[in-house]
Amino acid sequence: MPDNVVLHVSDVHKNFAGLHALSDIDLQVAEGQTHAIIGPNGAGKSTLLNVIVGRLAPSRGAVVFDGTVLTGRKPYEINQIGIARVFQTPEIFPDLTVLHNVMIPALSRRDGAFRLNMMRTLDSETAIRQEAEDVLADVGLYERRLAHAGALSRGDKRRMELAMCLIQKPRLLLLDEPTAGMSRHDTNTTIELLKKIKSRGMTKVIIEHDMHVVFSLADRISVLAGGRIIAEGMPDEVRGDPRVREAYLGGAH
Ligand SMILES: Nc1ncnc2c1ncn2[C@@H]1O[C@H](COP(=O)(O)OP(=O)(O)OP(=O)(O)O)[C@@H](O)[C@H]1O
Repeated sequence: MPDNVVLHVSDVHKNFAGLHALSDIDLQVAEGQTHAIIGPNGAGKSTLLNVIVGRLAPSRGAVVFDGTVLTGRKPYEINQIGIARVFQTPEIFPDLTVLHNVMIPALSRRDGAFRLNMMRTLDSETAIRQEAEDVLADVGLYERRLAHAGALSRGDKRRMELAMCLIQKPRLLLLDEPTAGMSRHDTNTTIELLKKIKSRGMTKVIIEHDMHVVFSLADRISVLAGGRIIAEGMPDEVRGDPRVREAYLGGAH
């Protein structure tokens, strides 16, 4: 095990009414690394991410982040610890501007929770507005900052949601198929952006079906199939593993 492990998933199991969605999951993610979780549909990838962020309680096992046990904590508490997640389907306020959407998570983090009256004071929060503008410039959305979020293209919405995570300055960023539905051009822009974040030392766990994205970004890869980790290693090791080809790379994908 590397000595700078920051996320430790230990002996995690998750059953849904008799279905073993996750069994015997052990996963260590080193600080600053990008760890990809790949596997065929139904392998348990989203379930694992949901266990890490506290949306699902494991049937057995524990998740520890930098010495703090996450298991049993509420999603907002886990978020306060410094873990942010980019969802497969962005959760946004469509009637607010892009800028305001990005300011809200920063205010929620500062104040400890989301409050409706934040909406009234958004325009007086000049420091957070500046931070939001900087993050929007980072993700390439500065020019669109005053557009309504609901009017953005799918790819831009995903970029905005990434900005909503980055403004929280998380120590661990979890990405659930960050390039799903994007054109090849937008996918490549997102890869470059995620590389830039990596250079700032942020740890990332990424679920992704697009092998171009996985092999462009991952330092390590865990392969899930049937709720179990069937292989783990550096990208080249995983690429050459016959079990992986059989379970995944040579299959439907
Ligand atoms: N809330 C739930 N209740 C019952 N079964 C569930 C629930 N969530 C997931 N499952 C089942 O658990 C298994 C793993 O699902 P999961 O969504 O984690 O897979 P995945 O690897 O993320 O798949 P995909 O790539 O299609 O998103 C599947 O058989 C799924 O049907």
